[in-house]
Amino acid sequence: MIRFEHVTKRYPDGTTAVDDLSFEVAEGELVTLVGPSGCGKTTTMKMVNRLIEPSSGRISVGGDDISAIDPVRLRRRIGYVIQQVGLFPHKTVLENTATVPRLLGWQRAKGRARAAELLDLVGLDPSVYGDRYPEQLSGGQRQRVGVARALAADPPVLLMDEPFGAVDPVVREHLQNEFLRLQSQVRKTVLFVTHDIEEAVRLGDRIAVYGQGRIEQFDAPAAVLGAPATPYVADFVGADRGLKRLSVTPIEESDLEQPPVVGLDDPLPRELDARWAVVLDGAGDLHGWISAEDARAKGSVRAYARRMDAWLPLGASLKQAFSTMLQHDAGWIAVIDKEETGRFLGVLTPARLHEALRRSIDADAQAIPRAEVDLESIATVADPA
Ligand SMILES: Nc1ncnc2c1ncn2[C@@H]1O[C@H](COP(=O)(O)OP(=O)(O)OP(=O)(O)O)[C@@H](O)[C@H]1O
Repeated sequence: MIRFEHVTKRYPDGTTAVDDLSFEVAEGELVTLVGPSGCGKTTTMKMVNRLIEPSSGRISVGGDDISAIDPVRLRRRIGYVIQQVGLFPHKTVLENTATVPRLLGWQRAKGRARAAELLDLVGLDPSVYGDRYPEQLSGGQRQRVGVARALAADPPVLLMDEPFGAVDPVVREHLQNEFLRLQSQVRKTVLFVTHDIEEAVRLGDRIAVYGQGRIEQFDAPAAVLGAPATPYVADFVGADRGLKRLSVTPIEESDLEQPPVVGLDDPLPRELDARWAVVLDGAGDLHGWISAEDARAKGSVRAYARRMDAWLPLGASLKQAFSTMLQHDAGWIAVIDKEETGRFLGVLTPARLHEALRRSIDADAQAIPRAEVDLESIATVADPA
């Protein structure tokens, strides 16, 4: 979908910002470009919408060589979100969001309807925020408007340059989660620049780790963490990459333990051969839990069942599991099949969490995922100089 072939950018002062870069972002894929300041990430991105022209090489979008497309027309096909969102201060949130549809000549009513839909999608109620001006929003809300605006004309391609860089870490994680949910619905082809390896790992289907003007490794997040291609990449992802793996390793059904289970409408069992039991309703859905002490009382399970706060759906990351345990001060968390149905599958304990992490590290030690990589499309690390 976005293809770089031997692209080099040399600035007039002789700086080579990007050096013979070749890679591809598949349709619907989110690729993060990550690397230290000055390594050429922004230059790479700005060449895609022709804010910067390459010195040599070819870039195509959707199969079309972009050097043959008028830059203004090209940019209307490509959503662009930057750190300083650049909202028009004198226009309302709704007008800001409808900017590109208006430029594309959409009817005013259609543009505004689309803008309202998009604001809703990024979690801003248009009836509350639509008529506000940018200065009446928080930093995180402004970033959301930026994302909504970039999506308003439904471009197939989205360029995002440190879009969540200017907000605090808590809001940032929230925006990342929202963006992932949004992306699973809209499936744009996304190039996402960040200098934060955690963000790159959380968001990217694949990650391009930049050295000076070159890609050192282009791989799935688990592979970058588990099998760094060079000492540079190992250094960049950091010594705590075991911890970072938590965020890319999903909870699997085989990780779960089966604790004692009681039915919501059963009488209390009196004896439990564990310190607690999970309470399920008639449909097998998670209701809550009782302690061994509760179980010894007389009466029904329903009268003693406590609410279960610490739960996650299957496929959530081990990091979410760990953080849910900490947040609820829980020694275990319940895992259900999907948020909508709530069928109980088992519980994850710290010991099982540790085993799951080991499993994922061992799999990578055998370098399994890296075999999947399309070597054709990658600028390799080897530098003969
Ligand atoms: N107009 C310019 N003229 C000369 N050199 C430039 C110009 N713009 C960028 N550079 C240089 O090109 C290199 C790559 O810059 P670029 O902005 O692409 O890096 P980056 O990885 O996005 O960095 P950051 O994370 O700090 O934004 C840097 O050495 C930078 O100083």
